Amino acid sequence: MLTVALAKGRILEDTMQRLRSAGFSPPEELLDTRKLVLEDKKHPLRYLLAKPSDVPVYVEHGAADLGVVGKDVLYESQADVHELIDLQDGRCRIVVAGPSGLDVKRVTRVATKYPRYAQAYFRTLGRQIEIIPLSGSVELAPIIGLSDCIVDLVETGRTLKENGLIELVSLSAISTRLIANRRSYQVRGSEVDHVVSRIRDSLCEGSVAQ
Ligand SMILES: Nc1ncnc2c1ncn2[C@@H]1O[C@H](COP(=O)(O)OP(=O)(O)OP(=O)(O)O)[C@@H](O)[C@H]1O
Ligand SMILES: O=P(O)(O)OC[C@H]1O[C@H](OP(=O)(O)OP(=O)(O)O)[C@H](O)[C@@H]1O
Repeated sequence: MLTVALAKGRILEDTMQRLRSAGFSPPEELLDTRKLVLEDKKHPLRYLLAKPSDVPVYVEHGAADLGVVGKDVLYESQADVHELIDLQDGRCRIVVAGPSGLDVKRVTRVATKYPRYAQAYFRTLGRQIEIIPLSGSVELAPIIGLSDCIVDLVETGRTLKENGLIELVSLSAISTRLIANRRSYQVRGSEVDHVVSRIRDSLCEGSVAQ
């Protein structure tokens, strides 16, 4: 049996739909349960329900063979795992945002839960920045003067708009990824390939149908 770590929260429903389209049968219960380990109804798969930021940890350490998580979380984690497929769900983008008219070349303090993305971008400008680490409601920081700007996810743009901020630079497109433990990928290659090829096929069928 393969173990798959799924990220609880916002992307879980799309992930379940993706698994169903690929022919797997994750229990409906996943969306509304306090259980953390559930079995697929028809296939030799076991699902772990983890916090998004913990999914790469479970997979890197081999507690899960596979995982589904946003590219944002994966990049920040720097986990040593195989990134296998872009599942194309949970689409949004990571941006630098701040008050209109802010010159990003003069920024010194950046509030974010994405320090790695932030440092990488400001390094390209040759700027050394101070990261103000926050874990949510990041838009608050520039409004109250805690930071000059933020690096955060934007989907509809509503949160920025309602807080009087604008997108200044788009850094990267974000979507969910299927990842694999490096050892499982080698030792349990045929089981992993079976899951991967079913998902790949369903993604191709989906794009043909569109
Ligand atoms: N508009 C969005 N805002 C935030 N995340 C989004 C958005 N659209 C898609 N995502 C994806 O959903 C993931 C976040 O899910 P969710 O909001 O449930 O977790 P979280 O609140 O960041 O984590 P935790 O529950 O551990 O605090 C992101 O990692 C990203 O890949
Ligand atoms: O462009 P939008 O559609 O408005 O979405 C973007 C917002 O959604 C996320 O926050 P979330 O709802 O996860 O809450 P959080 O601030 O507590 O992380 C993200 O951090 C932005 O604040």
